Amino acid sequence: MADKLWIFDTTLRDGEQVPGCQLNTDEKITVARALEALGVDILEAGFPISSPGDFNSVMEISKAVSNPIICALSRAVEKDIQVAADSLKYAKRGRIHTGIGVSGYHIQHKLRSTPEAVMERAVKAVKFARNLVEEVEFYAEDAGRAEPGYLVQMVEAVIAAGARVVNIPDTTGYCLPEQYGAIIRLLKENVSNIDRAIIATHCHNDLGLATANTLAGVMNGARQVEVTMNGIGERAGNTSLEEVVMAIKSHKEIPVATGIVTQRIYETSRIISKLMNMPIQPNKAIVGRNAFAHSSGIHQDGVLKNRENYEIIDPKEVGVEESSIVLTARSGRAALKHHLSLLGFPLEGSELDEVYERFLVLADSKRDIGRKELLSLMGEHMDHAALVHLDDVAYQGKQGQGGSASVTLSLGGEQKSSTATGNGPVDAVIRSIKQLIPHQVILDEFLIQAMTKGSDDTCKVHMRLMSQGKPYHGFASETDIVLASAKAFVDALNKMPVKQK
Ligand SMILES: CC(=O)SCCNC(=O)CCNC(=O)[C@H](O)C(C)(C)COP(=O)(O)OP(=O)(O)OC[C@H]1O[C@@H](n2cnc3c(N)ncnc32)[C@H](O)[C@@H]1OP(=O)(O)O
Ligand SMILES: CC(C)C(=O)C(=O)O
Repeated sequence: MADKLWIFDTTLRDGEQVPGCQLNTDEKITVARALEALGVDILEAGFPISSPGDFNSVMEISKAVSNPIICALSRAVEKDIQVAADSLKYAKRGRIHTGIGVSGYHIQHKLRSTPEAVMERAVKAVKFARNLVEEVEFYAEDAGRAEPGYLVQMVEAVIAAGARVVNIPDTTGYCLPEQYGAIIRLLKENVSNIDRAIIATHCHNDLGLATANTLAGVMNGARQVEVTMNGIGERAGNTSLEEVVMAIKSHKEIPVATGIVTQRIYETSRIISKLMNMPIQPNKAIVGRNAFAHSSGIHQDGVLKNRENYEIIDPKEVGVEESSIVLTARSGRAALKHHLSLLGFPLEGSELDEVYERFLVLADSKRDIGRKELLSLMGEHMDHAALVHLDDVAYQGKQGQGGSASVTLSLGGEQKSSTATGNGPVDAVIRSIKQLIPHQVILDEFLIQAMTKGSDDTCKVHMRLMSQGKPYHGFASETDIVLASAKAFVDALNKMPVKQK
């Protein structure tokens, strides 16, 4: 039977260290509840000594969630450890995570100490923590660059002092997978009391190797992995939860199993991205917008014949409704035929060839081909009346007073106008458009990116609208953010079947 792999989530601690990602207590509770529903085993809720707000968050999270172990971080400093213990007083099961730097760099240049004195501090800290809580985890900071013999002695000493989990961080993201795996193997083979503790991985992504290193650690005997949702964390980030969990699920030869409810991955990822104002790169493994999108002809043909030709994960397993076939100038007949048949045009043979030729000319001049473009390609079958056309947009906003907007759309062959107010001009424009649409659509994801850095820059807007449980993506680029937002919304509407608009 597979061993249990303990999933230690540090989104609310290491993840929250990212500039701009700081959350208030209510937001942290929302994230903690989402992580509990996802099935994480240990939830690192914060670093309580760092501020009164963080102390309060750890305490409130301890009250709000009951399934995961709640963990509080501290330095190897008695005051930190005492405050961490105090913050955990409402936790059903609390854990103190204390530790100290163990590499030559940290001992000499950060702590300005000696290996012997650092070992003494580590042991003292673990003993102090064990007097306050049952469960103590020790982190050997910068273990990835530590002298191996010293690391073995340190791990043995902290286990003897009462640590039940020993975390071996590659704090600087320096190790190669073979090197990190060898460190874990070294500890498993040389620490005399290792059976009394669980070894944990905590890898950073400075060389893009965090997931590979974590898996190497697991293959060599680690049974707890420290991860964050979407891989967020200090500098280049931490190991991403979704990558490790899905790698383990996809590779039965890794002899461990997790308790993660993988179907909740996508939703949890979105909740965290939204609350932390941290966009997910489109090509991010598992949770990126393009993780299940196929845009080139050979791949599209393969996926349409059998999804598994180009997908190793069923998108439903991570909570994504279905893969998407995106029409571009690199698409072939199979993808075009698929989209046309969804629109009610079952073309074959020379008829399909003829439309495909015209499609390629259009696709060379346009990055993304949607329903509107396909209908216009179909010429006499064109259903102009079914399309939404943005005829006019006017808006204004004043600091502290939100915004107002008027929008005129042509919809079903008829021109309609609407005005609305919102918390800013973009919100007001979207509200105006929604008032003109007979069916309910939910704006589920909204990303604005500037291409370079100037105030005269073109911005690119991506929106994901949900209608009857299905996602529709809209894109637009403009120098005017409000106009780009309106156009992206309309672009997504035009990708929906007629009855849903
Ligand atoms: C690898 C990680 O630790 S990841 C966690 C990183 N997260 C954070 O740092 C966020 C929370 N941190 C904080 O709020 C503050 O840094 C505090 C409250 C911990 C300390 O604040 P200050 O007392 O002002 O110290 P400051 O941050 O300037 O410097 C850190 C001090 O801790 C020491 N230190 C660093 N790590 C450890 C450790 N694990 N154990 C003991 N001492 C440590 C440093 O050597 C330095 O000591 P010095 O002032 O004697 O040189
Ligand atoms: C506190 C420890 C676990 C850490 O974040 C690191 O070493 O990167």
